[in-house]
Amino acid sequence: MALKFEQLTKKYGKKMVLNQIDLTINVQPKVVGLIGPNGVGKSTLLRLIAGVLEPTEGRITNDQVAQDYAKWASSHTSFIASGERGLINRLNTWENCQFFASIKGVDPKVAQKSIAKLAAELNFSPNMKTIFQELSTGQKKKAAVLVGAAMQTDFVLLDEPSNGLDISAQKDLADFILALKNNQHKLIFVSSHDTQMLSGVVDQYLFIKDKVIPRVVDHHLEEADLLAIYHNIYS
Ligand SMILES: Nc1ncnc2c1ncn2[C@@H]1O[C@H](COP(=O)(O)OP(=O)(O)OP(=O)(O)O)[C@@H](O)[C@H]1O
Repeated sequence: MALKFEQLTKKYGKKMVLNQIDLTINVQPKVVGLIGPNGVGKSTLLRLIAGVLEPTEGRITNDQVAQDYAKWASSHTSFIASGERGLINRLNTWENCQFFASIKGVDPKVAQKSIAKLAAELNFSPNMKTIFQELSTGQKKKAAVLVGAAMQTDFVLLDEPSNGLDISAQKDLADFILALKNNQHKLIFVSSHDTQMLSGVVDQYLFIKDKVIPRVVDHHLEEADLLAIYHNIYS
């Protein structure tokens, strides 16, 4: 399957954020990183892919849907906002996973099995019964990724998943995201400023600048190479 942006344009009122982007992304297990300074449109692009926002002009398509992508995306993508805003504080991770899986229409028995498997694969089982608000910041980030995976969607969209983590927690989260790709075979989109985390997980980089994507890098980058490209594009 391929995900296609065709003349993809997003304005908020009169403010143009993304302008006539044409791009094809192969749908396979990989991590796609959305890169760029504050306000360049990374979250906006994630929200368009999640179907939470509709394009102002142009469209997103894939091999399964040419019309009404947003409707398709509502059941085939999971969007995890920065700061885990969407998760429910008074529920534990197990319950959060079940709740969000049910929203996506996953059969409760199937969800139960797959959540247990996911938690084990990601070494998170001991934390599954802890109330979300009592988890550490790093554990909350992992729980959020786990909830994204529990929804069993084609794409998992993570908006700034490592915001506020210390270096060892960043590395842990990166391993967690890699395990999700390798064990669950997911296409994962990550928007982030965290070059260390990005260089540890990303297979394809989309650099956003001046409302378009002027550069795509289709392979892993060491952090120093990522920083060099970043400065070259944005300085
Ligand atoms: N709902 C909205 N209404 C109006 N303007 C918006 C809205 N959401 C985002 N914007 C504006 O659109 C632009 C792109 O925002 P977006 O959040 O997509 O950028 P970003 O690259 O994710 O930024 P950051 O790295 O700071 O998270 C910004 O100028 C922002 O102020």
